[in-house]
Amino acid sequence: MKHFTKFESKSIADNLIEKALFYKANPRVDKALGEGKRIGCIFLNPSLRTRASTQIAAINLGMEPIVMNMDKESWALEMHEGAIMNKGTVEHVKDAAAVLGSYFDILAIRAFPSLTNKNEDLADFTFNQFVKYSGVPVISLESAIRHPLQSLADMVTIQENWNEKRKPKVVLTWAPHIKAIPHAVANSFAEWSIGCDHELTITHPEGYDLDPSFTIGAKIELDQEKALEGADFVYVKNWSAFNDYGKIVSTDDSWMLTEKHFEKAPNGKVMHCLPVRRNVELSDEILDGDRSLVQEQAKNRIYAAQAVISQILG
Ligand SMILES: NCCC[C@H](NC(=O)CCC(=O)O)C(=O)O
Ligand SMILES: NC(=O)OP(=O)(O)O
Repeated sequence: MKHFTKFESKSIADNLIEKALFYKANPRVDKALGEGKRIGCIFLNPSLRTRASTQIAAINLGMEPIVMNMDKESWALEMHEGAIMNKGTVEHVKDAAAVLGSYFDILAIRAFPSLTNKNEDLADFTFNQFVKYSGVPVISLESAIRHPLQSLADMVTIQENWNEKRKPKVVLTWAPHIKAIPHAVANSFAEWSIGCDHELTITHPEGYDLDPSFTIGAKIELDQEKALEGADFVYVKNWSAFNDYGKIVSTDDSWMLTEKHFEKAPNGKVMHCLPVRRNVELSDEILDGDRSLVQEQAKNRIYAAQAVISQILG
């Protein structure tokens, strides 16, 4: 594996899930693997979990992580080819990424979408500038359109909480929010859940269809109550509109998941990548109750990152 940016195949995913579970049981077993190697974690946007878990994963493998918050602590980067840099940007990504590539054995990048330039976001423009110019393996810490480390941790969490022979019934449900939010977590979750052969249903209000290239193989059900019937896992996430790109096209508070949504899914577990807006996306009773897997998901972020870094180190 050179870069880690998306779901590649079921066999690669199964192997990474197995590896993550192995590291969860034996976190320091490969502490010599990364000796003398450095990973640079570059954040163009805020983070709590990804920032901490990726560093812990690297340290567990004997690597030295260095974190840079490019949005605040570094020079403002120019992303566009041929730009005349006489305004706010100070350094071109082709220069900065090449320097970082010479400092680090692996780069890990967080680059959210603009939600205003659909074509650039769909091409994962900013993230791919680092891939193009750094010349080293790059791990996505959440790009404009995907969050694969989150999805890998989510697949690990589902596997740990599922011991029946049949496929789990997984529901990805839209939830209300106060801001326009990226599609990355929802896209990636759909991509990995379908790829890992779950029975996936996606439910959202009209106008919130995801990019269809991520949802082939999922059932789309606009009636949330119907979608939730018999759910084993309910993944809660807000996203902004994809067609009316980056817009909030409706806010229906009844989509906030509460205990009453589980009348026809008594054993349903609830997942969310965090950070979560309590009592907007999900009620306190759910987050603080027995259905919630959110802390397990967050914990598994360490071992997902460790599996990926280990795989890249070889
Ligand atoms: N990395 C996990 C989620 C990051 C981002 N959430 C946010 O921006 C939340 C912001 C807020 O609640 O104000 C998202 O959904 O893609
Ligand atoms: N789930 C997740 O990626 O969290 P952070 O944005 O805090 O890293």
